Amino acid sequence: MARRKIIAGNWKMNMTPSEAVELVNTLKPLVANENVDVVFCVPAIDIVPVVEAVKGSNIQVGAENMYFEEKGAYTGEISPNMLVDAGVKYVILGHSERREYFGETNEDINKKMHKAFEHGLTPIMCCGETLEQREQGVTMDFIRQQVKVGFQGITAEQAKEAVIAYEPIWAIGTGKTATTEQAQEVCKAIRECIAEVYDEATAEAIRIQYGGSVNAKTAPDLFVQPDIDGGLVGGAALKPDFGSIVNY
Ligand SMILES: O=C(CO)COP(=O)(O)O
Repeated sequence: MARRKIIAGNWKMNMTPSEAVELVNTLKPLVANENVDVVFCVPAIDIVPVVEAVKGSNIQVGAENMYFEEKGAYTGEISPNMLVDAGVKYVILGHSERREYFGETNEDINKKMHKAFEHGLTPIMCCGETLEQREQGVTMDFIRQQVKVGFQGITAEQAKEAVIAYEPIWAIGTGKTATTEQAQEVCKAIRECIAEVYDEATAEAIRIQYGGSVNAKTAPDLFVQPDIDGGLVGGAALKPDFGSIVNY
């Protein structure tokens, strides 16, 4: 069975609550494509108004992060249960910016993966190499480690529902999209890694996105690659361009 494409925006630390509602209202008619899953991953403070603003549309709401504890003395953190109660369906885990600026490790991300599934949230787990790693030829070693540790203890049934976003760090926010060949090559290798860890059926089911300077021009070629099941879009998700990307 063909995998359904999933095209998600990662708003990062952009949009105040009122700006967020305005943006949703602008994008809503532009992203009305029933043939793909459309997800807006928004800052925590925007979740409640965005869930309200997308009502009646095809847009689903995601968070950009969450903590792996249920509740308690973790000042500033957001629990899985809070996200679910607010109407969130997806959660980005282990974005390279969280790894780099907030010290998130593969082990932290694995704990979050377990919590996401426990609460019925679909994780979008990010992985990807630095330019230095690519030049040293260790891209796949690094990504395999991120995927293997990230999925430790996750069942095949759960993994089938997961989303992996391949985001080469050198392509994020740089305007330098990976070539379709580069993106396809790594997404294929990630699928092979899932087949090794689980089985062919799980590898066939799991959805793998590409992220890193996706725009209306680069999206069509990327999204038709056999192992690329959509995109995780940063900057272009904040503009009407996102409509063209969703309707690639
Ligand atoms: O990090 C990204 C999405 O998570 C990609 O960001 P850009 O699309 O702005 O490069």
